[in-house]
Amino acid sequence: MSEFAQERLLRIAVPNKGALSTSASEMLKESGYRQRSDSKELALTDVENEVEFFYLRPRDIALYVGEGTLDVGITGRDLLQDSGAHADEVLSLGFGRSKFHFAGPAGKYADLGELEGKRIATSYVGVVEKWLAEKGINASVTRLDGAVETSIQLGVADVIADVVETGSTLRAAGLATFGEVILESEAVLITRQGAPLPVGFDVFLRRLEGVLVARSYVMMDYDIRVDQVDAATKLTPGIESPTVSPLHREGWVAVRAMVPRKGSQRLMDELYSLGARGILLTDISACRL
Ligand SMILES: Nc1ncnc2c1ncn2[C@@H]1O[C@H](COP(=O)(O)OP(=O)(O)OP(=O)(O)O)[C@@H](O)[C@H]1O
Ligand SMILES: O=P(O)(O)OC[C@H]1O[C@H](OP(=O)(O)OP(=O)(O)O)[C@H](O)[C@@H]1O
Ligand SMILES: [Mg+2]
Repeated sequence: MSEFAQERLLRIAVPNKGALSTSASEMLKESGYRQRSDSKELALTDVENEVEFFYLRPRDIALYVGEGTLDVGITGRDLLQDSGAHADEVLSLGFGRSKFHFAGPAGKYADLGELEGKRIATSYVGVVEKWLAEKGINASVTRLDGAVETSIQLGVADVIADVVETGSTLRAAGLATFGEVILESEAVLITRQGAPLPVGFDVFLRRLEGVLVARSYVMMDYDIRVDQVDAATKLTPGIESPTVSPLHREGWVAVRAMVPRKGSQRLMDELYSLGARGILLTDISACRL
């Protein structure tokens, strides 16, 4: 590798463990990048694609990117906001979804106004203190590293604030959420605030966007009579415009368009009712729009 090429490697932070790690690596693999085969590897250089991956704690990733040590990172929106790092979200990645809630002993609290004067335990002190300040609520906040649910039982806190996905951890601890959702989170791509986008970032972004499109769209093909083609293509307008090709059979055309995966079965039913036949759905494995 030339010295010039080495300088141009895009440095990307990837969660090394926890709820985001596997999905992040899978998405990068689907985008055509090499990923580590051993979870003990700390970094990996993909020379062919001119990128270098650093496997870091998801909580630390926003700091590295905010400081400019690394160019790009994948982390959770909640972790980014909690860190106070100077990094911006550039793309939502659609995995690692969670909701951030206050919770207490089931049935004890109903309203977030009741937080006044309470002791709150959380791993997300930044998010909680910012929210309390915005609402003008005074409460004491204690930082715990994890297993915050147990802190109430142990008498360290009255209330917790934590990530809830299925809610099973809360239920097992006899706790329940109360009040509105404080923050909806998912994995996000982040870059340094106020800095020019790093060299090579456009290609990286386009690849990830391609995976998101390939995951959420399918390719639909069908044959239909010419007199119904306007009605049918209204149902399948595609991204730019559907491809309509002549068929050997007189009075019929073939139509091809990308359609959202969600609702695609119902769409097939509607097309069938319009007289479409030979309706096919195919997965898209990669895409650049
Ligand atoms: N069920 C879940 N549990 C925890 N975090 C989740 C869950 N689902 C999604 N997430 C997201 O994953 C990120 C937290 O990741 P992770 O679990 O690795 O952090 P952590 O709890 O601080 O680390 P660890 O549990 O390894 O000490 C957050 O963005 C969070 O919203
Ligand atoms: O709603 P659920 O599906 O039960 O998921 C939420 C739980 O998962 C996370 O804990 P994690 O497993 O990361 O352990 P930790 O508390 O030690 O971080 C989070 O802190 C909650 O405790
Ligand atoms: Mg955790």
